[in-house]
Amino acid sequence: MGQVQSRLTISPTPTKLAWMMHLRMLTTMHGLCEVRQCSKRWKNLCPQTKNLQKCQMSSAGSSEMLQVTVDDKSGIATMTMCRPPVNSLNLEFLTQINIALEKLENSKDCSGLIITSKIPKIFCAGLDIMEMYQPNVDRLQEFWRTLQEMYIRLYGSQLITAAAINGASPAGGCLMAMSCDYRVMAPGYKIGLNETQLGIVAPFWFQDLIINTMGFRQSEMALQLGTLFTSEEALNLGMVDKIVPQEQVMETAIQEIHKWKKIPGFARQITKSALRKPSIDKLHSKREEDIANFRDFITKDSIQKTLGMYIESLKKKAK
Ligand SMILES: CCCCC/C=C\CCC/C=C/CC(=O)SCCNC(=O)CCNC(=O)[C@H](O)C(C)(C)COP(=O)(O)OP(=O)(O)OC[C@H]1O[C@@H](n2cnc3c(N)ncnc32)[C@H](O)[C@@H]1OP(=O)(O)O
Repeated sequence: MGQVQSRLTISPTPTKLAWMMHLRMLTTMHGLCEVRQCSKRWKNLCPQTKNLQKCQMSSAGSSEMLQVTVDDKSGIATMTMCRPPVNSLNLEFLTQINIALEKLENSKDCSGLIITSKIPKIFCAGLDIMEMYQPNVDRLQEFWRTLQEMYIRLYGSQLITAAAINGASPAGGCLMAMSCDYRVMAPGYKIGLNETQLGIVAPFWFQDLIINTMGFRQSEMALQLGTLFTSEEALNLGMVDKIVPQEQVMETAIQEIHKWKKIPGFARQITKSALRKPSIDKLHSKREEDIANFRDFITKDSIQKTLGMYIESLKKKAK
């Protein structure tokens, strides 16, 4: 019974059409022809392999930024981020993640998803700051739309989702982790929404997500102070659900998904959807306004100056 998963498939609605057009436009704008080819290759490959299905999606010039495997016995997919140096989320990387999420969501063989990182000590450094510094405005808007898409897909996923947080997870990395159903983290790393520390503002849907995860009072303090929590603090606040030694993070995520799989899928999915739909609907209804706010905010001279100084501080630290 636990294995019967009714999944909402993406039907050819105007939203899906818009998404396909969006992807097509991106491939044209940014030379992502390989993403398209690889997503085709994914479709062709998976039914042919026997046990472990492996899919590697790469964009022009950078191979294996995202590795997706589906264990065909358990139906658990693993999405492993590998975009050196710190898995920062740029437009192309986000697009690959969205394509993979769509494919997994539509795959009848997949019931669970684990997101993790191949880069030692880093889960995900959040948004690629270079996307926001001295930007091309069209690309900046596409970038934000693609991030919104990732959140909508991941937070709204019918799959059982777990973040295996095996490294630092600030800002957008924390967003990604909190969009999952379950978070297991290794000790000794930092996680949180630190936007204010950079002089920028976490938008309303980041705020809603952290409030949904750990309650209003702790979230308002965390958001205003831009606190990056240690793994242990995050556990105490309910931002993460479990801490285990680094080498057990993946196995723990797998075990947790097995536990969730014992619950009748349809009941679990309807419950998840009822709980998360209001936040997702809110973003849907304010999507264009949110993109315009982001664009207007980021392109302010004062914000550009602050971002420039932040980039310099990161570079100095790296030396
Ligand atoms: C009023 C209406 C408002 C409407 C909305 C408007 C608002 C905007 C909201 C925008 C939301 C943004 C969310 C984000 O995700 S912003 C990004 C935040 N991320 C961070 O602050 C992380 C910064 N990075 C770090 O803290 C560390 O790098 C680390 C991840 C902890 C890893 O540390 P370490 O291993 O020591 O590595 P280095 O620090 O030496 O970095 C190596 C290398 O990587 C570059 N880098 C790091 N982070 C990023 C990044 N996020 N983007 C791009 N590049 C990054 C770093 O500069 C080094 O590069 P070099 O080797 O070339 O110097």
